[in-house]
Amino acid sequence: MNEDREKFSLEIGKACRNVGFFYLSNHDIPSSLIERVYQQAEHFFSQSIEEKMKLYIGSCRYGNNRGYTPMFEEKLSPKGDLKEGFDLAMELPADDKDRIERGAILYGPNFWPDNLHGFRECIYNEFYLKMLSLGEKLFEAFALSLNLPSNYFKSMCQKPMVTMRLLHYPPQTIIQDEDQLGCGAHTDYECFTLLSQSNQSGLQILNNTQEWINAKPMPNTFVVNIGDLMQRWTNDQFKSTIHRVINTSGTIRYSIPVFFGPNYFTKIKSLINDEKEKYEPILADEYLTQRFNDTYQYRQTNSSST
Ligand SMILES: O=C(O)CCC(=O)C(=O)O
Ligand SMILES: [Fe+2]
Repeated sequence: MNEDREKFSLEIGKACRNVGFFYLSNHDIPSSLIERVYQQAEHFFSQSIEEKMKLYIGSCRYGNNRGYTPMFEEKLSPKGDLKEGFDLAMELPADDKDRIERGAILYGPNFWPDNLHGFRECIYNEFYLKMLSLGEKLFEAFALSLNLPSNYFKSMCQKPMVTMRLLHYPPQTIIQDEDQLGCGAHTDYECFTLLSQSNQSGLQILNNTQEWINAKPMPNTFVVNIGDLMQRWTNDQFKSTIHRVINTSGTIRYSIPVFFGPNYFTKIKSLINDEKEKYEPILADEYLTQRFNDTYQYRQTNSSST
């Protein structure tokens, strides 16, 4: 990210319009910190299922999609994904004004384990907050690549809906069932995703001739991809590309995606002035809530949670 800003935004603009995926290097997240996040992920997932289920996402008292997702809970593969995860987002008080007075139910506190030493400090205070700053820089680059002022998204990202996940994929030696992959074919929901992959391959991207291309892990890089909300916001100029995960590495695979959305009540209306709008304007929270409801099993059995 140290290159000349304009050149950088031109390049990513091209990648977003053609592929929807690119690798980001020269960022300022130390590899030693990323290593420590992986160690915390390993501590978390190696606990017993009973311990992890104390943080079950479906029993999070705030109903804000935080906590532990067991194997097969997420249904990107029709029979449930072969992965487990831990979800967190911006730490806000339970009596956050937008949450209490305006129904911003996805805001609020996280669902932290209290038995893992240094987990919250490492995951949130160190890593998540640094990722927020990196995401802000990317929002600036996206703005420039859309011929908007670099600070265009700033006011819409003061309390952004940014979800981070720790993901654990057990090894899948052969594909026994196309309907049960590590992570079934999908597009991401938010504006963009910054993904750290551990050394294990597994992520595949569908190209425009319908072939699955391996997105090999590259040291000290993040994979960046456009999500559906940004595709919609750019009237389909930026591409939200289908991808999936099959962990045939033979060993456990961890990954850490961070999904960047704007403030809860941001109106998503085409940013492209000289084109007919392809979509009705929609509020970011309405869109994301619907997508969460469609994917998480607990949200289907308990449809009162938004
Ligand atoms: O684990 C990965 O490499 C990608 C995960 C992913 O695509 C997602 O969580 O949306
Ligand atoms: Fe994804």
